[in-house]
Amino acid sequence: MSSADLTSLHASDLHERLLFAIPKKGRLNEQVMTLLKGADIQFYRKNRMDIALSTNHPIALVFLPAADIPQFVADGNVDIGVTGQDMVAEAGVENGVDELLRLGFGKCRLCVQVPVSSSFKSAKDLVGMRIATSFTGLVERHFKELDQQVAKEKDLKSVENPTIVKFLSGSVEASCTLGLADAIVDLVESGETMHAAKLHDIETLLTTEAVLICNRNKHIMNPLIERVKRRIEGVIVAQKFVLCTYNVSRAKLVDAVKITPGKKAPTISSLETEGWVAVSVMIQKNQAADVMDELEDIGAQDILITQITNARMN
Ligand SMILES: Nc1ncnc2c1ncn2[C@@H]1O[C@H](COP(=O)(O)OP(=O)(O)OP(=O)(O)O)[C@@H](O)[C@H]1O
Ligand SMILES: O=P(O)(O)OC[C@H]1O[C@H](OP(=O)(O)OP(=O)(O)O)[C@H](O)[C@@H]1O
Ligand SMILES: [Mg+2]
Repeated sequence: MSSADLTSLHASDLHERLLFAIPKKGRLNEQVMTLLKGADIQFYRKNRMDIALSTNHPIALVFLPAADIPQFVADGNVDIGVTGQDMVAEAGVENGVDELLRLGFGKCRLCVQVPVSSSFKSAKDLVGMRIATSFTGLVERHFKELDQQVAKEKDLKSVENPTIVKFLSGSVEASCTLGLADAIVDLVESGETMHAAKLHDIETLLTTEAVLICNRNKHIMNPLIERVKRRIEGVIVAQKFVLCTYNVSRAKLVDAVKITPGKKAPTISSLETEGWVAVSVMIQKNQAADVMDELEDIGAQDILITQITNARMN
């Protein structure tokens, strides 16, 4: 199909294609675009179109809000997708989807936050209060339990004032200052937004990162899902690791292997120079400088670090 044909799409164009949901904007979108590029999943997306056909695989990319992706995948309207673990939990569809791969970005915590000036010490102290959040599903479930706990402790059937959960779609941190809520439940990464709003976290409801998810019934039936997963996995490994090669005397090889044990084991080959070997091994990118220092300290020579552009590991 030429790119000109792709400007108008019909339902029949999606037949036989794997439907892959991608967050349509924000931080997850940017990172997923990098993954798709690295995995060589090419596509043509017409301006404002939320469905784009891949030009080199039987895949259609469907651009959706990250919050809606778990439901689409669980219901089988799309086959696979990328979203946050928090979104899967919020949608309450853990039983309808399989987590195929953790993607290593979009890492943060969903926290109960209260004004620094307040006396609230735990989520339980907030029973009966007003809580603003974008995660009403999770928060209502959590506080329903706490309401019941408190009622039980007071020997009551239910608490007099149940906790009130209010939905906000964004900028949740502003709601305490503005008098809309007594506490919030929102995501914390660096803590900058929380501190700027003079809040602090008193409880973590969950930790989350971006994940590749799949409809529970579709995985085994579709070998293309496994191929997409392995390609993306390869890109992630390549982003995290570098290849370290060096020469070292046989006498120091045991020490060298301790410094660079590799994912499985280092590749060791003999050198023409008597008593010396060449070692080739993957190491974590963020540890490369320390590893080079340590190798140099034990007498390793010609230490080289090479970027990996793609990888397949078992
Ligand atoms: N500050 C953050 N740090 C890391 N991951 C985050 C952060 N905020 C959100 N996420 C992750 O990204 C997912 C999508 O968040 P959201 O829908 O708010 O989009 P966004 O990337 O924050 O864009 P925007 O808020 O501008 O619309 C969240 O469910 C969460 O998994
Ligand atoms: O701990 P930090 O590093 O400050 O990150 C946390 C903030 O990031 C997200 O907001 P975002 O920027 O997506 O804006 P939003 O509230 O409009 O979604 C999240 O909702 C927090 O407000
Ligand atoms: Mg956001």
